[in-house]
Amino acid sequence: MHVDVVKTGMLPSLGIVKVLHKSLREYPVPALVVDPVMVSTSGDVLAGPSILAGFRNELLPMADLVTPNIKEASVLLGGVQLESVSDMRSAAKLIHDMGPRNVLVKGGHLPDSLDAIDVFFDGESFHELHSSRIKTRNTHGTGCTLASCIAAELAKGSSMLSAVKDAKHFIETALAYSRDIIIGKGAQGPFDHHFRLKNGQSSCRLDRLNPNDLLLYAVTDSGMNRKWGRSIADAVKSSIEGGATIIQLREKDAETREFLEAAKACLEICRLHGVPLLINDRIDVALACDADGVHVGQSDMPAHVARSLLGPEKIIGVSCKTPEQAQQAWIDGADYIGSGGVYPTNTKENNRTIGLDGLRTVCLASKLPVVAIGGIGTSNVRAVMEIGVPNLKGVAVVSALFDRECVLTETRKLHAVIMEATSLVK
Ligand SMILES: Cc1ncc(COP(=O)(O)OP(=O)(O)O)c(N)n1
Ligand SMILES: Cc1ncsc1CCOP(=O)(O)O
Ligand SMILES: [Mg+2]
Repeated sequence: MHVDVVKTGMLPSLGIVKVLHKSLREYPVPALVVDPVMVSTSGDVLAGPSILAGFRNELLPMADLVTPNIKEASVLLGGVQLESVSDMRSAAKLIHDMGPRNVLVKGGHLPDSLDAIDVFFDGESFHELHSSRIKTRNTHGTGCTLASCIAAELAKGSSMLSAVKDAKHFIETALAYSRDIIIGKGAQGPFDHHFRLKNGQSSCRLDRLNPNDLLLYAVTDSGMNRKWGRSIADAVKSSIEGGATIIQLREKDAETREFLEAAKACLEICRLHGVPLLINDRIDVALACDADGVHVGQSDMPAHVARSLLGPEKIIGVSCKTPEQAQQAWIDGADYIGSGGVYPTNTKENNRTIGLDGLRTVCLASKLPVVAIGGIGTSNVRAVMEIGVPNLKGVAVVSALFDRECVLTETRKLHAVIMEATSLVK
């Protein structure tokens, strides 16, 4: 049988670590995920010094990914205390020096953190992965499930970062779904791994789009990128490296063939980074390149028609300026709403500005997550993120990223301001 991925769980003796090491040398696999199960939730160290040495010397150098939680990272590093995201970054780097290709330090136990923050390090770049912290007793087995889910996504062909992001989203959604289930009498209960099978359409919605991906939504404009002498793919790559969390190709004046080729190139980059890629207006192009979804406006193809063409797995965003449009978008099977122009913009002609009040009204009427758009940049993004409605998940930006000389620098700057603003909101 051909094995695509091996994932390890608790390894209770040095003998077993050695057998595993020998077998993996004899029968190499395309990917090895090591979940270094060493510390129980109650804090007991489950692995003695000899097993620890086995992990460090034999397994970690072979691993494509190791997934310690904070306590396990601390044990691997000889007992150093990890109390902040910055400590987690340093730990990820030190563990990476032990040999694994990628490290995911899980911050679920991080004190004083409102989000569940994990730090991913691939030897070159760090990624902070945020998800909401779900208040529930049913957290038993989350680490094991996360590593298993990553392994499964890798076996399906995902890149490492993309697999990690998908797995984290699966855990967040499963925990939210299982929040109030009561099974057993322990302090912790298990969560429901099968929620996807039970919850019909609404879980599909949660599944297609991770609302946190709307945080910094980069929308391209070929005119702007041409003006600055770069390809669409180069612009997309730089924006992702700067922190963009989702991309939309909005190529109003591109020939269909040219658009399709650019979309394919961008999709490759996006998949590598685990960032969704949507196509503006053109359902045909989205289908032809197998993009992650589309964004449509009130005068484009209706969202319910787009849904029937694209099927249940693709993301659909709809532009809405009014509560009625927001309600219709939900009925039509959309996944998120783009609402604006919040401020005046030169990027879209004759676009009515709705202001912060209009944005708030749409958010309050929407069952879907919302991304704000229109005239947004570093000088006003804080005011947008601070309007105080929980379903406003981020900002979509064209000129502040792409009508600039250096997309990477501008995206980094905007990302930093958004992160600061969202931490203040919480
Ligand atoms: C995220 C996001 N929100 C709104 C829009 C605007 O879409 P639409 O109203 O269809 O206008 P065009 O972009 O097609 O000119 C968007 N593109 N993205
Ligand atoms: C496409 C779109 N829809 C509403 S405003 C807008 C343009 C946003 O561009 P910019 O970020 O340059 O103002
Ligand atoms: Mg449109």
